[in-house]
Amino acid sequence: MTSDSTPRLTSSPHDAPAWLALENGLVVQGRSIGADGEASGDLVFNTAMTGYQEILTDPSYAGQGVVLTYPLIGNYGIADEDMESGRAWAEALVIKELSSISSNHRATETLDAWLRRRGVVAIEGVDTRRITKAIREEGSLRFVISTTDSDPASLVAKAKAAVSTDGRDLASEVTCAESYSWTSQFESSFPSTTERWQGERLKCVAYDFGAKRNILRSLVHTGFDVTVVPAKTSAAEVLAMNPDGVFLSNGPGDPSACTYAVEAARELVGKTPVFGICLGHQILSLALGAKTKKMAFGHHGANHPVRDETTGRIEITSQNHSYVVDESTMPAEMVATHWNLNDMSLAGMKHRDHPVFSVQYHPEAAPGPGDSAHLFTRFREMILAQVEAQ
Ligand SMILES: NC(=O)CC[C@H](N)C(=O)O
Repeated sequence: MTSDSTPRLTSSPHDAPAWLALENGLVVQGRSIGADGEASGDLVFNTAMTGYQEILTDPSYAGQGVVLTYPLIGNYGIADEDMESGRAWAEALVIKELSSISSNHRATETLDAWLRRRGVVAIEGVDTRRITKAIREEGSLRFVISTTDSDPASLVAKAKAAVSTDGRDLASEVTCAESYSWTSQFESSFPSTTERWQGERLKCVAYDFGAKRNILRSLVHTGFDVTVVPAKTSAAEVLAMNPDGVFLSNGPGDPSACTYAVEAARELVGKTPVFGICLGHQILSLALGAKTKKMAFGHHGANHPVRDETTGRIEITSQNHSYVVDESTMPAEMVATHWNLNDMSLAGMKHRDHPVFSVQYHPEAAPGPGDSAHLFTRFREMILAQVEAQ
């Protein structure tokens, strides 16, 4: 609902054409709503109804363009506090319709102005259902979007030549240059589903493979003093910092290509409590001896049901991954703790003997529901239980 005092930002008219081509030969024309130029990579669809800014700024989308299945996008604009990193990481955006107005007291800019300022190539006015169906039926497809090339044969050739994320270590490209301490809690005016921790604080070293800010905020909110370290920091360096626990973040690209991180995780297990999210979960699983594989079209959305086998509870979760741990390759010391109820793929695991657990989805949400926010508390309690047992 808007009142006269609710600011309204208006998008500029979009008359310039843009073209989208997929490697399967589909070419569609729409209107450019972002930067001029060309962008390419793997195209994934995200089914979340809100959260376009968090999606575009999530470093896990490096190497991927995003089709949003929700048909009207941009209606609440862009707000500084909704950034999940310092910049846009998704290669491109594909939507059905850009809202001509942004109506939101928190907004500082319209989506299209922000896309242009951030250099993101984006297209509206295309049949996103048709594109999503193509990805669902044929699996992940490489794409190109161009504001300069209208020749179908040339566009399809560019889509076929696009670089997919397979075999690519992108975590080392998106990580921070140096370590730093992260101190902010939730900036958003929306309340958290968990209480802010008031007692004694624990020390957490967080590996940045492309960490989303809401994960770091969630750790601080749950009572951790957080030091973020670059992706290639060795386990020895991390252990020398004497943390109470280590966190492995989400991130882009193919987990099996992050060999340095798998090596570090292998050395950390058994020496310190470890919690991993998404890419962090995949890296931890690889370190324990399991294998990862590419999914047909992945999980990118904000309403995936997951069953937590340790509690029997079902949570609605936020997800964003194209690779998954192959449960048939899990060694005996890896215990499956969570399943995605849409396709019964592995959604979480713990170590049989050591204080180590991880989830394939996003308890920090942003976007998405807060059902799983308690997992940060589980990390805290796992550390304290281990201290007591010693
Ligand atoms: N959000 C993430 O951490 C994604 C992990 C990995 N890049 C994948 O696509 O599966």
